[in-house]
Amino acid sequence: MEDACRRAGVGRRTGGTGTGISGGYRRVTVVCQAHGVSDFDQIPGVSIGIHQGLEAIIVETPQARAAVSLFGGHVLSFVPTGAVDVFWVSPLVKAPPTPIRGGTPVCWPYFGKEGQTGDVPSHGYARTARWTVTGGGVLDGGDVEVHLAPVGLGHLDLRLRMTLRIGASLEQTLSTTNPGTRPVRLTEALHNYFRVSDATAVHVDGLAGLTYLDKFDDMAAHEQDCDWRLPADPARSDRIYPGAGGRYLLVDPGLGRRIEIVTQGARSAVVWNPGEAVASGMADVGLHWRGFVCVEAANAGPDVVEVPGQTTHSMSQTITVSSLD
Ligand SMILES: O=P(O)(O)OC[C@H]1O[C@H](O)[C@H](O)[C@@H](O)[C@@H]1O
Repeated sequence: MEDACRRAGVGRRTGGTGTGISGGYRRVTVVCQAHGVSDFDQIPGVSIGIHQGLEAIIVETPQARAAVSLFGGHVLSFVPTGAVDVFWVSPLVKAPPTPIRGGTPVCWPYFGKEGQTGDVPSHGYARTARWTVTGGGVLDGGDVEVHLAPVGLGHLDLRLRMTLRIGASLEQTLSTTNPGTRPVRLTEALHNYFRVSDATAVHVDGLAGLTYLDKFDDMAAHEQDCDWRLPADPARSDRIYPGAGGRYLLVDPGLGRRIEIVTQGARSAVVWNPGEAVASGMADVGLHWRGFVCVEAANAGPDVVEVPGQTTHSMSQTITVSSLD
């Protein structure tokens, strides 16, 4: 069974794909200033600190601790009490304005460069924007909610807000508002880098039976016959699963835990690990590629979202850790 699934993880090619993705974003220079500081320290349990060398707001609740960088509105860390960090941040992470390699990059208002022309940044503008805390507070039961928004993206025709709820679970919601009158199309992702014992020794439930588009095979469509596992040779994965079910379990026997990802408003899942050869060419991954698997909540590939004028579209994920014991 193990061998069958591992073989199936390589995938059966089922045909080509046409990904009619939104385009038309202009090249924009986003000025990445130092971290903006608002009055977030008025929220009980929220302070400023450092996580893995990166300036961050630190959120402490009775059930968890989290770190969020205001460069990118980027969750860096989520540690339920007594647990190992859910997220991986590269030991080779670069300073801003290089996008942070790890945690949860916010990919918005497009994923990758799908459909984009010209010299635009990979994964859009939000992950290299400066963000500010716009509100928040302590909820009944002690969870802390933090509201954030990017600064300096007013030239785009969509507006973004993010809500984080930190407690036993991490809830993260991206809300995209179209303030205009004409529909606007977007793709997006919460690009989670989950910390794992070894990317070659974990699996992801919740994807079997789906078709995926393989970026390592010119976006050809393949069938995912069994749970996702990193293929044996070459050991790498860059897959978009359109029309995915919205509940995925990253099972890690080495760390003795499963990470549950439940999504809403996210029609796609993406599973990425570059593997050894590609990682060797990435200055901020290198030899550390085994330490993470990205399981991403997304609207990507053909799952383009059209936001009518004067409406708001939301995409959210809830991440919960449990022991395999
Ligand atoms: O290097 P980045 O721009 O951060 O992108 C890292 C990765 O993100 C996603 O998972 C994409 O599917 C990959 O194709 C891409 O390589």
